[in-house]
Amino acid sequence: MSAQEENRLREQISTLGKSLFDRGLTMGSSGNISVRLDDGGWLMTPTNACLGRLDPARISRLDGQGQWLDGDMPTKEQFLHMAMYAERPQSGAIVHLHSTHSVAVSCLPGIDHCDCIPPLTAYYVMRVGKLPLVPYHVPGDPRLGDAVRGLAGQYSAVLLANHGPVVAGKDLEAAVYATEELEETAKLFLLLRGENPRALNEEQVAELKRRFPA
Ligand SMILES: O=C(O)[C@@H](O)C(=O)COP(=O)(O)O
Ligand SMILES: [Zn+2]
Repeated sequence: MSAQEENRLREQISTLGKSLFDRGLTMGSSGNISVRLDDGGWLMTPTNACLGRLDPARISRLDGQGQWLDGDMPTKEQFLHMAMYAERPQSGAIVHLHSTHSVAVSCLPGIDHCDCIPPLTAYYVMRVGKLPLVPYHVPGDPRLGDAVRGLAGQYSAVLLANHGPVVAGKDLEAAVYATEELEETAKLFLLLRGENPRALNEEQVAELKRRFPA
């Protein structure tokens, strides 16, 4: 990858990180973002960094084995991101946020652990699809990576119990769009709780999958 392309990705992580932070989609120093490099390594946001104030030059760079090469120390969730990439060769970027409505759903009793949010809208089905719940572990626990490894081959997004969403996309823009759609649909789901909303049926979901494959 050329230095120019790597710099473009560093700028994009910083710009989209700020956009997410400025719109209240993650708070404080929560959340992390990674992008796959074509040498097999990654750019990852540093641990304890605020997504709203990232310095492109200080973003962490890791090699294909996950060794930290330069930049600030990487996110404590590097193993979670790496586990997801290992199962998803088609994914070029991952976003993890503490977006409020998605976190709220991750704390609810009685949700379907295989698919936490019903297919309320077409766009949600197109961008996110099914959303399994990953059992709770302390942030940064390598067991989060193990838990995600069993799911990420089939699902582009997972919801960490009492924590937040982790969403993969073909590139960073796609991962950000999917994360935003997940948050909006989590909000709808909470708004509609108790109203017995009409979700899309299996046939409608299948048609969307056919016409808009991931
Ligand atoms: O919830 C956590 O602690 C992490 O998952 C997180 O969101 C921020 O951790 P760092 O990326 O290590 O700052
Ligand atoms: Zn987190």
